[in-house]
Amino acid sequence: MTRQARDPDALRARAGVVGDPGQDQHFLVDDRVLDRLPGYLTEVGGDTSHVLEIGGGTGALTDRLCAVANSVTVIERDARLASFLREEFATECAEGTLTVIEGDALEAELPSVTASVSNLPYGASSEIAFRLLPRGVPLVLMFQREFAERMAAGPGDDEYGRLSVTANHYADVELVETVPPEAFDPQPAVESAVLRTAPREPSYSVPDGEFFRTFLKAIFTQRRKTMRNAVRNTTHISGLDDGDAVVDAADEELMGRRAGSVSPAEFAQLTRLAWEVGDPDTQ
Ligand SMILES: C[S@@+](CC[C@H](N)C(=O)[O-])C[C@H]1O[C@@H](n2cnc3c(N)ncnc32)[C@H](O)[C@@H]1O
Repeated sequence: MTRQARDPDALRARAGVVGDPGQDQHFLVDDRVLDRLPGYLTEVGGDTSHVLEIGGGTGALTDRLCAVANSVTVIERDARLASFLREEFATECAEGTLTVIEGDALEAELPSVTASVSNLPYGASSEIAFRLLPRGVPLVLMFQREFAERMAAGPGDDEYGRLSVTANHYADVELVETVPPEAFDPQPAVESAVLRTAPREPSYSVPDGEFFRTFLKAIFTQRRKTMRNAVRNTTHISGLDDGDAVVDAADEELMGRRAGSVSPAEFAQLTRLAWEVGDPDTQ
């Protein structure tokens, strides 16, 4: 017998809640989008042994995940929603195929999972994404569209920046679908988009992860300047004691370009050089 998916409107009615945008509560109500989300994981052979959902809401996505995964863990901050999920999915909870954790995904200890599929709370999406990315599992995550485009951008794209380089450090990132506000209730003010990430080791190494991130942040504050000027003008941010030494030692062609065309591997190489000759504060 084919399993009937729970209706998102009926779920919200049973939960008796109206989403509060102030709490990042925009519930997915479009069945077609809900049905596609787990598919973005399974169509590439993603491991569904244990799937994490951040922000279960009234359970419309939880329901679809339970249909494809051996087990699901949901972290939901709102106590009313966490308790509704336990009631609504009492059978799955009793069988041990669903665990509902009431807590803040920024602070809660994350279980060891094989993947995450989540419609993220947008107010914390960046922090949550960068908690999940280092775990090295495939992710299917809904973000605000503009943020998703920045994460998925490559060198030469208008949206390419610090976020793209940092995300690319952990995974190949692909934008698989844009989603209009009408797919949610209440509707968010902006469009959304779904990203799929495929984890992999970076093709380069950096001497110090924190310095790499600080250096990127510094350089991209001057993205319209040449790399030469960006390195020199941002030592107060990067903490480099000797920006000139970095510029002198670096490849001249690279120094004449702008940050938006510099690949993650080139940034990593320059970071190594800056670490060696620029005398950063952190060393
Ligand atoms: C965009 S809604 C998604 C709800 C549901 N998954 C859906 O697709 O309809 C985000 C959910 O995350 C919850 N939430 C907000 N901030 C959170 C946080 N820091 N940690 C865990 N859950 C959070 C909200 O209460 C809300 O239920």
